[in-house]
Amino acid sequence: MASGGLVSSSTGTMGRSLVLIMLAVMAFSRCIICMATPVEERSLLETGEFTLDSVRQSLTGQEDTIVYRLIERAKFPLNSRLYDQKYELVPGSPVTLIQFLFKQTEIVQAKAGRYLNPEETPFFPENLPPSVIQDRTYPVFLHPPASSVNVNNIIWDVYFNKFLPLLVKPGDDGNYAATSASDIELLQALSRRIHYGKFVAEVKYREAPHEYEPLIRAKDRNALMNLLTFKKQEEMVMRRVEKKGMVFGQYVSLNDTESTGKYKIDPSLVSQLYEKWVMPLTKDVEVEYLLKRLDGEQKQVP
Ligand SMILES: O=C(O)C(=O)C[C@]1(C(=O)O)C=C[C@@H](O)C=C1
Repeated sequence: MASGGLVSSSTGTMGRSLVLIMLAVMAFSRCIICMATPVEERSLLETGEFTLDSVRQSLTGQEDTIVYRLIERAKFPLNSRLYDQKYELVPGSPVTLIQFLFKQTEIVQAKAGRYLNPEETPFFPENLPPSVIQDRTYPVFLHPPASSVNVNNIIWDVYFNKFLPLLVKPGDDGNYAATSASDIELLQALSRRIHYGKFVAEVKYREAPHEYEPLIRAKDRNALMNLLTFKKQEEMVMRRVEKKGMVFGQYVSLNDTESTGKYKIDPSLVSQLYEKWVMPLTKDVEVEYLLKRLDGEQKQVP
């Protein structure tokens, strides 16, 4: 009995230990998955949780991508021949090399379904080919008549004419393919972030339609801009992106005491980018979207 009791109690202990080990392994692997896919990196179209908090969380995750891509682009000098048509790098065509490469990239990515995703907005929307992937569908969250807002021509102009010369060193290293790939990825990340203004606007509208509707009907852009602006939120974003510029852009040394105090990109340039262009353009997208928010809807009879 005694030994039987001992056996059964040790079997029970072993069984419990086994269960505990299994639970620990499960928790650990979930933890690894959590680390691999941070919450804010998940597309809201997958989670379907559209709230002001969740949309802001997505914007926070997108900051990481933008800062990494800024660091990547800053590894190359300006390479201005890419952007100047006078060099005729695309023989027989009136476009710059970057326009040519960007358009070709969008054509390939359209075939893979990139622009079926409402979070993506093409820079060259004319005559894009259909997706070869037919069965990929996305939930409809945006108001269809308003979802086509596209400010990529402004993003393009600001990026090449105002921002890029501040980010990179002058000069030409002839690395045009790698430089243009870096420009394209950075511009796509900026465009995605700025056009997320559509999702922010939709959430804000759904939370307070009674506040937005009269201003939309009156086409009062200034009042809409005031209503959707949160200065404190903007200040927080600017401080956070500057910090990300420092943390992601530091030179890593195995010697802990060695700190150069230098960064791969100027962190204050990241907050400047957000203050002068990213947030104002996001708000312009929000206003443009809202102005179309009632299109195609029946006016409510009081
Ligand atoms: O978070 C919001 O409410 C937004 O509309 C986004 C955003 C931004 O671009 O980060 C834009 C406008 C607001 O004033 C604050 C922040």
